[in-house]
Amino acid sequence: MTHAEIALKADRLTKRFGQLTAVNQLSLSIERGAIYGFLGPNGCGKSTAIRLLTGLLIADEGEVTVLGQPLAGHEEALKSRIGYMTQKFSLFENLTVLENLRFVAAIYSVKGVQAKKRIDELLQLYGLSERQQQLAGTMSGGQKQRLALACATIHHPELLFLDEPTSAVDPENRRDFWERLFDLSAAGTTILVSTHYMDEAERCHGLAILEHGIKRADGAPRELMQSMSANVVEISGDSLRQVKQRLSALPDVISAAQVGNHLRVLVSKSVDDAIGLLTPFSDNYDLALVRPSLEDVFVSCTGGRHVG
Ligand SMILES: Nc1ncnc2c1ncn2[C@@H]1O[C@H](COP(=O)(O)OP(=O)(O)OP(=O)(O)O)[C@@H](O)[C@H]1O
Repeated sequence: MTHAEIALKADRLTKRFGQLTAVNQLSLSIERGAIYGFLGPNGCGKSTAIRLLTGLLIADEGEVTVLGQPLAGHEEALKSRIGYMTQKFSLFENLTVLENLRFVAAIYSVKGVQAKKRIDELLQLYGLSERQQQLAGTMSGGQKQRLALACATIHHPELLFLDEPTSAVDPENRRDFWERLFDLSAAGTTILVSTHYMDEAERCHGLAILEHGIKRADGAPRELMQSMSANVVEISGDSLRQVKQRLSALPDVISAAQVGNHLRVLVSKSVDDAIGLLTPFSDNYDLALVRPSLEDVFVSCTGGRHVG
């Protein structure tokens, strides 16, 4: 069996800002060509972790290996092999589409005929050929996002970092964007993407759930769902708000949240019979054990602290 090539590795990476530890002993390993996600709420350290992994920020502790080379001391050399799309659109709004692409090409020393060829290719690939002369600032969210991706990949990076790339686009454009990410992944590009959307995280090959800078779980979304430390019980009936209050007070209930006409209750796996535990507090209701979702995994990893 051949070992998969590791494109990005971090070992106990730590970054402090004064009293705050924004990234705390983060270790991870991402195979070449994989799409790996950072899932977590605002402020959990996703952007800081990405900055550490790109070499834009220096870690207080820990090591990063990028494309087989230690990052420390090789930041400049590795720059040409890495692409980075920041949280806000990394575009000049008062430049045209073409000017934005030419500018980024120049930064990455893609020159002359090669630059023209690459820009034409990207304009075509991302459906922007008709808009080359349009000011970037006047385009829709989805178009801006496609241009930002074109800019981030102009130099054919082997490793691409995307920090919450779809926070400003609608579901249809998000879907289209992810299809493009899978095209890049199929061509061998390794992608690290941060998100706070569950559906987006579920598309990743691998995933780290972050909270307060700490990695709470790591694995393929399906594995995480299978190995979750809680059972999920769905309760249906009337007056669910009162039931929710009663159940939330039980020590073995990690969380209870209403989803439409159901209450979704996470019960610690240390309880053998989750339905038996809940039944006395939810008389005349229908209770059923259901399959966990990624959101359930997230809630169980973070102790239900991020849901109302
Ligand atoms: N340069 C800095 N100086 C001080 N504190 C910082 C700095 N950068 C980030 N932080 C703090 O570190 C924590 C993690 O921030 P970070 O931006 O990495 O989180 P995030 O998960 O990317 O959140 P968001 O999705 O809101 O950007 C936050 O509490 C933030 O205020």
